Amino acid sequence: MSGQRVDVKVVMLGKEFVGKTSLVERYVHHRFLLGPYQNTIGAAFVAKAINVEGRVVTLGIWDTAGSERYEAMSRIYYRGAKAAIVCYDVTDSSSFQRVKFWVKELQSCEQHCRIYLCGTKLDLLENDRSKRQVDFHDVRDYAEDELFQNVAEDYVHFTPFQVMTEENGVDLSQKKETYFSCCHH
Ligand SMILES: Nc1nc2c(ncn2[C@@H]2O[C@H](COP(=O)(O)OP(=O)(O)OP(=O)(O)O)[C@@H](O)[C@H]2O)c(=O)[nH]1
Repeated sequence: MSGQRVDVKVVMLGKEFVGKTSLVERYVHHRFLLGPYQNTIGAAFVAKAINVEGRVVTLGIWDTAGSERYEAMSRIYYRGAKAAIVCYDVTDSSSFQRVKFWVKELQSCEQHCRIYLCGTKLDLLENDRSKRQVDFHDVRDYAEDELFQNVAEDYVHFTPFQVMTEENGVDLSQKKETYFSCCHH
């Protein structure tokens, strides 16, 4: 791993063969590697500095191996990640099932990690739309359900808010800050 300072740790997750490495290669090195498929072993790291509104932001991207054989290792790589790009292949429905697995896992172990869903291999549909196995609307519905689920879970986990809704009412003599703090969540 390079000694470069990283501002944002990003982890690539998803079933094997969905195209995680290809996506990173394309973004970082502007190339698409032809030739036989080589599965990632463990994980690969690459850093990329980009300019955002005049500010340099260095992304540290961990490209994990999708094979379930390396699942335990992937957990090491998503630890502390600010963003997870969870990929699925639009022509492989099982890869979308795997997305659900990773989303659940991230939600329970890395609550501050933003999750981005990414469908790959759209080019394969260009000549044959029947190859599509993952419907875009299903993905959107899933993402929206997760959003509302998060709202409900925040409600359950957020203690000050629970205090306000206790059946025995709210003690208004309590310090104001307790109630104000819920606005910062
Ligand atoms: N047609 C098409 N093929 C792709 C695309 N992206 C990746 N592939 C091919 O899909 C295969 C798997 O790609 P990888 O990028 O190695 O997949 P991966 O998700 O990193 O796989 P693991 O390392 O095993 O987790 C390779 O043969 C790629 O050439 C794409 O957008 N379109």
